[in-house]
Amino acid sequence: MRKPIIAGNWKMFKTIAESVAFVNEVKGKAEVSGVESVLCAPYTNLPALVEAVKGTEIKVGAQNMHWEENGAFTGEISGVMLKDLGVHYVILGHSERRQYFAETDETVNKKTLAAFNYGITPIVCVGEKLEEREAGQTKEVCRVQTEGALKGLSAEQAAQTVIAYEPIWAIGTGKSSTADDANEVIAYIREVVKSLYNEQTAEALRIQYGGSVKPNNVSEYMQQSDIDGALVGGASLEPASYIALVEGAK
Ligand SMILES: O=C(CO)COP(=O)(O)O
Repeated sequence: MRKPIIAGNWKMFKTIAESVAFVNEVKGKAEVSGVESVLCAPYTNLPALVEAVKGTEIKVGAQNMHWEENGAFTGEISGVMLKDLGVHYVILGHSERRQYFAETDETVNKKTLAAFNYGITPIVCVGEKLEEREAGQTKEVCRVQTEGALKGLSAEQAAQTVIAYEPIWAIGTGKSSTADDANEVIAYIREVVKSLYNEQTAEALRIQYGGSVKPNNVSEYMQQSDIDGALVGGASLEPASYIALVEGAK
């Protein structure tokens, strides 16, 4: 049985004080038995967030990391630094990073491999652009990105990885994929994992849907056979909305 996982991707939003106030509001509420709840915040907020979630079931994630442990990489943050902070998750290969910061399948793969060196669980994002969807390339794009990200991972590591299927045209647009469409692509991604590893690994790995998930549509996704949670941007920023998302994942 795969444990559902709701992860808020705060992107470049919130100060330290706002992050702590958020946790104080959702404490005890965005904690639903059987659902994993993760807040992925800007680097600057991570120490305060880790402190704020102590004694709760809420976990903290970063939104990126470098693959090297240290070195001359001005402006970068490594896995050892995130581990040092007590961070449990890291989002890798988000489409905004692929688009604006030149992330490639190769760098996503290096980062995914590196995350396991520090006991950090990667949430690897895959998903097609609108023109790729219209050209009927959705599954092919997701296959290439999934294979690229998982290259060199052991079956055990792959089973622990979280994949987030985020069709780019659905991010921040209010145009979400239908639950049936999202489930079909996600079931296909699971088939890809099966063909790379085995059935057991594919059945263990969790795959989220992301793209305009809101409190009023989250349960539709969660009812699908292969969708194990959601990676949520805009609707994760308000405490009441975040609580509703976690409750909707039951
Ligand atoms: O990019 C996303 C999460 O990583 C999705 O963002 P929205 O939920 O705002 O569409």
